Amino acid sequence: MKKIRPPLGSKSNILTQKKILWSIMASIKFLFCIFEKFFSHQLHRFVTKYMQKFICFMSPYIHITFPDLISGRYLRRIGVYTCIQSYLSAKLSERAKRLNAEVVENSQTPLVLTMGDNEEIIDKFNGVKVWWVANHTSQKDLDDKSSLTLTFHKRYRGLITTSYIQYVLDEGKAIAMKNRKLKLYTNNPSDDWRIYKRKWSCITFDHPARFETLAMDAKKKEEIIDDLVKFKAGKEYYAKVGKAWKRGYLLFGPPGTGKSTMISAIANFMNYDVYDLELTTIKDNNELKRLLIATSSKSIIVIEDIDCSIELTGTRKEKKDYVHKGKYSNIEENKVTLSGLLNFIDGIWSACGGERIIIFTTNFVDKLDHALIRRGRMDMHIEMSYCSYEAFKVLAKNYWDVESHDGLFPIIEKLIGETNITPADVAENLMPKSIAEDLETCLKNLIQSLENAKKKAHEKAKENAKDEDEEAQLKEEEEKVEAIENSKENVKKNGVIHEFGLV
Ligand SMILES: Nc1ncnc2c1ncn2[C@@H]1O[C@H](COP(=O)(O)OP(=O)(O)OP(=O)(O)O)[C@@H](O)[C@H]1O
Ligand SMILES: [Mg+2]
Repeated sequence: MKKIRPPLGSKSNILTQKKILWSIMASIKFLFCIFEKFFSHQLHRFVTKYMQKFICFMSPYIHITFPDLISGRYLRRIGVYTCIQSYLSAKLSERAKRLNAEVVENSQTPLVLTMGDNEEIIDKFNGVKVWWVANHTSQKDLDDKSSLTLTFHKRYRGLITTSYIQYVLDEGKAIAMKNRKLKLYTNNPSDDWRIYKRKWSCITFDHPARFETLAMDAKKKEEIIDDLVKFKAGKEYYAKVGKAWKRGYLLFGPPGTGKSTMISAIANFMNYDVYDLELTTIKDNNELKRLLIATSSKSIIVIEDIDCSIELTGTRKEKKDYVHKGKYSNIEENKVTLSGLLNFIDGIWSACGGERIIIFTTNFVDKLDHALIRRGRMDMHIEMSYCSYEAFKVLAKNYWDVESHDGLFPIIEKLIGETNITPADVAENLMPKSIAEDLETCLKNLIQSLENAKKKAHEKAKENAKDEDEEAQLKEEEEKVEAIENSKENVKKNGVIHEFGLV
């Protein structure tokens, strides 16, 4: 009797196919177990090696693995792995189905989605298809290891290894930079470097200052913004003229005029980290170099109150009775010198990494050594001055969202032109001290402060004038006394000559 075969794709046929597949797999597994059990370790390694070689030879695909090197001590830098992860995360929302969710503290998007284990993403570059796979291995007694593998056809080796990978890194870095929160670094004393294994301590930099809220002359503000924009886009230009990609700003002016606020506004505008360098805790120029080398690119290095932080003569002095590890010794105090600081600003050290802004602030610009602030070192000198009417209007908009007040603004305009008041004082008056205080009360408080400041300035001027008068009078009297003394002396001398003449 003729055996009737079940039609292809019928239920019984699929069942038979499955059975065959299972038996083949079971046989392979069995053979592999025997191979592992009865053959020596060397032979096992030998076969695996040549199997892999054979697969590589037969396969037309190339695999590149990018391991996660940034865990632990590399965490603060945006590494290759993070860049690629950021690039892929941006593509994830449309393509991947298995994702890992991470709550990242220092990111503007607190929930960051990354590829799940063995998840594959297909990307296209100039019409060429590539595959990305996320790998994660956790070994006993060892750290977890993550990596990303890129697979592509060997025909496109040149295109992928040069253009595509660079494109992914650039895009990923831009995304990572945009998403991250800025950091504020402060230098640790060198005695702690070995203990904490870190030269800089950092916290999240979350200052709300923006150029829009900064009270200063609008034209000056525009100039600074233009300068920063030009600097940011100047990579090729700096390379062309053979100059390190850095720019120095000197902010000077009386206390409370917004120098520190300006630094925060620059950091937010440029999206740069801030390194607040405390020179007084640095022992010598060598330490200064090491600290600066440890700063990253796209950062602002700030030295506040430069006139107080460094001995601008550049000389070293002997310090006696210096307490060192409980003993008194007579050692040389190797403070940071002016020449050390100039060396850093000028090039070699600051050129490591590029894209850096250096900002010095001071209340007393005249005290600074000219060499320190000459153009080329401090490229732009920005004077932060007392509050003008224009600056007051910015503050009024910030604090009360008003642009005019018929009765009180004109009075303030007149008074502000006649006296010196810092933006910090104006801001303090504009800030309501209780919920009962309204705009009018704050403006009246400000008028009162302005009148007080005017009165004080007037009294001071009068006192100065009085002092000057008294001084002039005193000088006149001293001159008179001196003249009398001189004439007496002359008489005496002449008399003596006369006596000699007589002899
Ligand atoms: N130009 C300004 N625009 C907006 N706010 C300002 C300005 N100047 C001062 N302020 C306000 O005053 C406060 C103190 O200002 P800031 O610390 O920037 O002054 P500073 O010039 O750095 O003073 P110092 O020389 O004492 O360090 C700021 O927190 C800010 O609220
Ligand atoms: Mg300050």
